[in-house]
Amino acid sequence: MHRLLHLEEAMGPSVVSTGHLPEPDAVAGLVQAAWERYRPVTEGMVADYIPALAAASPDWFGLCVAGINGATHAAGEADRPFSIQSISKPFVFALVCQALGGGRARESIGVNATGLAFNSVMAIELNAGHTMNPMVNAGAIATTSLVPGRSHAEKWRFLLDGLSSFAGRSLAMDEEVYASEAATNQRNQGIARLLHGYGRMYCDPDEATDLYTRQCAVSVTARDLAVMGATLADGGVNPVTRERVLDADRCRRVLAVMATAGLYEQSGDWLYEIGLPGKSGVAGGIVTIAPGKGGLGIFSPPLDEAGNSVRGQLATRFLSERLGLNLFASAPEAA
Ligand SMILES: NC(=O)CC[C@H](N)C(=O)O
Repeated sequence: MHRLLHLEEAMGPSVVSTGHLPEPDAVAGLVQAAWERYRPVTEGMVADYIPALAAASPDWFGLCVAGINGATHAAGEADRPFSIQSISKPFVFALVCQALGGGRARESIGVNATGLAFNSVMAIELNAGHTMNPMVNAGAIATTSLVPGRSHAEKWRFLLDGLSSFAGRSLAMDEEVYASEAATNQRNQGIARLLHGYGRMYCDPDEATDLYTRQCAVSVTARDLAVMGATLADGGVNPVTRERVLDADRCRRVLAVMATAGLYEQSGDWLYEIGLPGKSGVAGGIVTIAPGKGGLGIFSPPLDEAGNSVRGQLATRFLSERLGLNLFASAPEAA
């Protein structure tokens, strides 16, 4: 958890959750206020272990809230594209659950928190060769290895079409980010081969790593993330296109695994501060879901030591509190 979240304690009163988002003008005003409040933050480092990501400006900052009625409220650079990275994980897990059934996905992958870093090899060894959670690399690559299709091209089409359905528009892969990560992802190749050795890879390990690297290089904006999040907030129906992307009973399972490990080893702190399922990526995106209300997408490249966007965490907490989104907050009925 970024230390600024500990420092910035008193932010004014938290609003207690009601059944819906506040009025549109209030949401728009708070989105703008979050952007202004956290734009001056200079903490965090832009990721550089994927060489193409190092070119990002630390100043980029955009955010967007999408309601389950499809209305969006944005501030800053909400339409600047960046690679989705690990935020693809919950959505691909969702697509695989939809295709194969949640039971099969759970047996093959696992749904418990790892408590370990996103690229941990130890997590595999500590769990008798079993992956723990689809939100960290081992479980995510195993999830991608379950994608249906007779060829690499068919599997890639399944992934790209599925992610596009969540966003409500045709997404494309950033070729530069893909090439850059494909040339430097020996660690993920190692994870896939280790899992293969344990009988926990469900297609060729190199093919799974390649598909996973491609899904991570899909280009999105903060506005896309908000709509993708709102689809999960809306029981699996995209609020803009009205397409059902995911069955409601699978949707709630996806949100559960996001809550357990969406911010890697900081997921407990995240839940404690923000009280909502969320998922971060190393390009600086974070998607957060307020079930029955909407989705929040943020983009700001500087990351803390766990690889989570610093401004993203601060702005999400601000909006969770001011919009009354925390799932654990309730006011006593009998006062
Ligand atoms: N945390 C992330 O966003 C990591 C995604 C990145 N593609 C990787 O596998 O290393």
